[in-house]
Amino acid sequence: MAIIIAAFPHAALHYVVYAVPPLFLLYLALNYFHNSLHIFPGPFWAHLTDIWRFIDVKGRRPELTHITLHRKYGDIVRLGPRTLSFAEPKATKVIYGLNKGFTKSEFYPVQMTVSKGEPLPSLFSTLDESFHANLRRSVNHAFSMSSLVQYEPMVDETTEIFLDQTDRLFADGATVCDFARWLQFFAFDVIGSITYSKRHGFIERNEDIDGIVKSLANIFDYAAPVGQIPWLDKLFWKNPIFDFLQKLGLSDNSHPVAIFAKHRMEERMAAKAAVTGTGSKDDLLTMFLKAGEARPDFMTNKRILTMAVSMAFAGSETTAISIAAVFYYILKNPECMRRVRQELDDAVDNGTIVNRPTGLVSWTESRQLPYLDACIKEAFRMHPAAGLPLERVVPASGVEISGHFIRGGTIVGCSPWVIHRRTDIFGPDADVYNPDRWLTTPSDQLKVMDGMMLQFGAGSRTCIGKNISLMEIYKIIPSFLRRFEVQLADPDQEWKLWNAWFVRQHNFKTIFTPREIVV
Ligand code: HEM
Repeated sequence: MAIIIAAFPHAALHYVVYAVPPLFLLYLALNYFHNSLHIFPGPFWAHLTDIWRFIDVKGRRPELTHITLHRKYGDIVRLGPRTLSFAEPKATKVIYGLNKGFTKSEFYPVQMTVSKGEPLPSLFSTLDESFHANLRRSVNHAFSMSSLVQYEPMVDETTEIFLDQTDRLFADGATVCDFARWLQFFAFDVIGSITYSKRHGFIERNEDIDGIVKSLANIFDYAAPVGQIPWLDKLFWKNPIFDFLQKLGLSDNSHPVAIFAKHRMEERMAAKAAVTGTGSKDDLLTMFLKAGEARPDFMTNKRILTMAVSMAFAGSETTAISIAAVFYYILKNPECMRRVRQELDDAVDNGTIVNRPTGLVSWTESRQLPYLDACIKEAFRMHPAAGLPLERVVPASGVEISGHFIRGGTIVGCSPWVIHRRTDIFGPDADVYNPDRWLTTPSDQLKVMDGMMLQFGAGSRTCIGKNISLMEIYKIIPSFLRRFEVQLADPDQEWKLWNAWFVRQHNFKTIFTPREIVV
């Protein structure tokens, strides 16, 4: 201290130098007692600074930390000076309940893309609830069950191409496939297909076209830790200087998905203007354009484009992760694999599934396979794609949650990983993959279990693409198993998880052998 003071002889600076330590202590004390959250247990440093959770998330396995902390401290854990994590079932009903006044936290806009220096709020990332309600109302029809029927042929087409390419590239009983990555290519191409009636081409070329998968992964790698201290985003990505340079056209950090979307939209507009008849396709972009025609004041072209881009952001990795989880768990549990296969073979024999030469199983057919259904649900439970608490901000008036009055402005949330491992809800073996729990649990308790599944979120911000992704999942898994024998390249291998908001899998290596389909 003496050296610093000697270096700055000016009297005012003396005061500054002496003032810094007490001010810093005061800042820590204010953090500690913020909104009276000091009464809740949690790691010591989490009471003082968000740096604790930043470091935890940067370690890429925060979901394990959260499970461990809740087992140690109970239903409420303090994760930061302003942040509480809840594990109590009733808390989920309050936090995500409709019309309770909660809004998403600043974690979400960190994932917002920027175009020409302007952030583009999407259905997923916006904090403005009335904007959200308006947008959701405008596009809801595009995700309804009746619209889904028109997307199924596109999913079928991409699934068939995926199966044929798997056959060509990998299915010789020896070639090792990076299955998690291969499924990412599938999920990205399905989204491209149902959004624009045009695949990106990942499957055909077996490569990350334009680095789309990598650049999306980079965004989530960045957003997960930075979202714990969201103001950092204003320094690193949404920096006003970068924004200004973008506005001047001196820099352009448009995401390749946004560039792809822009081209598709321009093609569509041109086709429409030329009245060629190719302007109208049964895809999501058509539905968004129709929403634009119905409400031109609100659904501007920019919003339509943002909506199309957000399909890839929210719907590709999440779906690929969920499909990979189902395959991994049934491969790790050979008895489950045997039963799924048996159920499939029986269903073909008794006509529940049409015996197509492609091996394709329709969504309607696969929903009649209870054991497959249990395996998929159990994979969702063990490995929900979202690996962090789904953060919300308590409305200004404050709210009672889990028997405590929580003041306005506090960030609260439940992690699907924590809730899905509750032994009082899912049984004493909640840490184990056991599809039978979905088949043998009494119906009352089954209802409770279903109500506590958070893989698609909950409340007004629940996943709008849920049915699209279920259609993909319930189609690709049985179809793939009809076409191929699947083995782990090394049966003792464990996958490696990487939680970057969505919990990606690495080191999931498989070998495929073709199965004969006798029609
Ligand atoms: C298995 C696959 C999927 C999983 C696990 C999943 C999971 C989720 C979760 C957990 C949320 C809520 C996030 C939160 O509250 O913080 C969400 C929201 C959302 N999802 Fe999905 N999702 C999947 C597939 C899709 C697909 C295929 C699409 C688009 C076609 C999509 C589009 C969206 C959108 C736009 C939102 C924001 C909804 C809103 O705030 O109104 N998702 N998803």
